[in-house]
Amino acid sequence: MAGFRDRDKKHFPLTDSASVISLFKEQIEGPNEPNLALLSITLGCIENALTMNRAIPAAEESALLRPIFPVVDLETVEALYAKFETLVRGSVDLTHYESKFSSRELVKKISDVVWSSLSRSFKDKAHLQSLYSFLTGNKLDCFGVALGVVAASQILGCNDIHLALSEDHAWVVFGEDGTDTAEVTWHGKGNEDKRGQSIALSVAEKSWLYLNGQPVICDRATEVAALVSAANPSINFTMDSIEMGALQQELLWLLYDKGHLSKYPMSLGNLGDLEEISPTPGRPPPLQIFQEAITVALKHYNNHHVYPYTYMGGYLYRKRRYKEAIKCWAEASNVIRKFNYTREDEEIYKEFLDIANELLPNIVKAVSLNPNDRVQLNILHNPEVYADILRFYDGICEWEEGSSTPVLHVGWAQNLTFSLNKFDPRTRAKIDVGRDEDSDDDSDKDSNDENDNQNGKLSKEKECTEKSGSLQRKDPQQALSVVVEDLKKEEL
Ligand SMILES: CC1(C)CN=C(N2CCN(c3ncnc4sc(CCF)cc34)CC2)S1
Repeated sequence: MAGFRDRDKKHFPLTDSASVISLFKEQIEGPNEPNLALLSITLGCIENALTMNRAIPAAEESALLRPIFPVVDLETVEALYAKFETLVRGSVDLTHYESKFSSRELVKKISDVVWSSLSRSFKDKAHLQSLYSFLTGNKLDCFGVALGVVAASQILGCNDIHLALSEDHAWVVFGEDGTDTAEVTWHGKGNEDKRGQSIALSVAEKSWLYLNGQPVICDRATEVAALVSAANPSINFTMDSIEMGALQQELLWLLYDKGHLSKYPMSLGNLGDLEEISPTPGRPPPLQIFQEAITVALKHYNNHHVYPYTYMGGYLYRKRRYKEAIKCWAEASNVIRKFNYTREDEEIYKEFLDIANELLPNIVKAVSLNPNDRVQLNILHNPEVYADILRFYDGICEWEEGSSTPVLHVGWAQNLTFSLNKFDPRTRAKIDVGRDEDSDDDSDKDSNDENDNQNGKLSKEKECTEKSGSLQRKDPQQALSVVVEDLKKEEL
């Protein structure tokens, strides 16, 4: 049973990041499990002090020099913790729930306790992810509600209730073998919440939102990693709190060293981004951290996560390493093609739209603008890059195949032709996409052809051929098997 113990109290008042690190370190090292409510309140309190109302009036020069790490008093945190504990214990009468393991009814009841305390104001602002926000403003974002439910469960001693995370949603697992699932929060805009329902129904849609049954299932330490990862150092659209970013970075390294990020690709991506902003001496470079996230996704999630590739692709793009960035985006597309697009997948749709309609055209423009740059120019003469762009689009075509909602529209086609036409015709002639007639492609979308044809999906080859001209699949294992002929000879 979590509780605010004396061993927790000795760290207060927290006066600098070192004292926060030592609180988290002791909580994670045990012997008791980390107290999620205590840590979420504490980190939320610091984030609030470092990011809210920080616009420094020009007149107050001294404001720039003022030490701003907030002092976090024991009284403040204790009062908020007591408020949360009173709310949770006062609302849930455990005598109504006799079973050793939690029931769906209990999970729904705990979700209702958090849900009914929320104010109606809009919920997609920043800094609404912690119990500090919940207890001082009755506001939580989608993730924050899920974390609040798990923190409340811990206070009630329901140690079988854990957080489950996809790339854009959160829910809980519970029960004897931890495989029962329940929605506990809402998702997106204008969608009725499905709180209390099991996830199985949604997974069946093969939507990216539920990662086709490959979410991150948390234990208490991974739940700490989630609340740390969800911290938001931004002050406004253009400024971040350096102190908050540094604290988040140190906490993520603490969790990393203890192995609590080892199955959580997005937290590794967050760490890689923080290392790009402010490299920690002696720590691996961002690219190695992003690669580790990809390796985790391959090893533990059957390569069903998209973000590890777009974290790395975004980094390489910012470093103007365009050829490698495009390779990452082709790999991201190789993941999304395994899903069917549904209306709740908007976030990843926007991600691919940005790559196709902003980033790729920017690259193509940039490299054709300064032809003297030998390194960049050869992109437009490099059949592998051209093939990766084709793979990128082919994966999006396959994503759309069999989906209830269309993905592509004419804007995509305009950008596609803009990007492809910039490539030298001889380069385009150098790739072989397996045009032989007898290739018989069977679906590799984790379903067999009968299903595809049943739900109106033509054989992949036919539909893709229709959609993208002469692209035919040669090898069922790949959306697009591209054999680069001359490139190999040139490189020899
Ligand atoms: C490559 C990117 C566009 C950069 N940032 C990205 N994200 C920022 C951090 N994100 C996250 N980071 C850690 N944990 C989680 S759990 C979750 C689903 C809602 F609960 C999101 C998310 C979401 C993804 S993906």
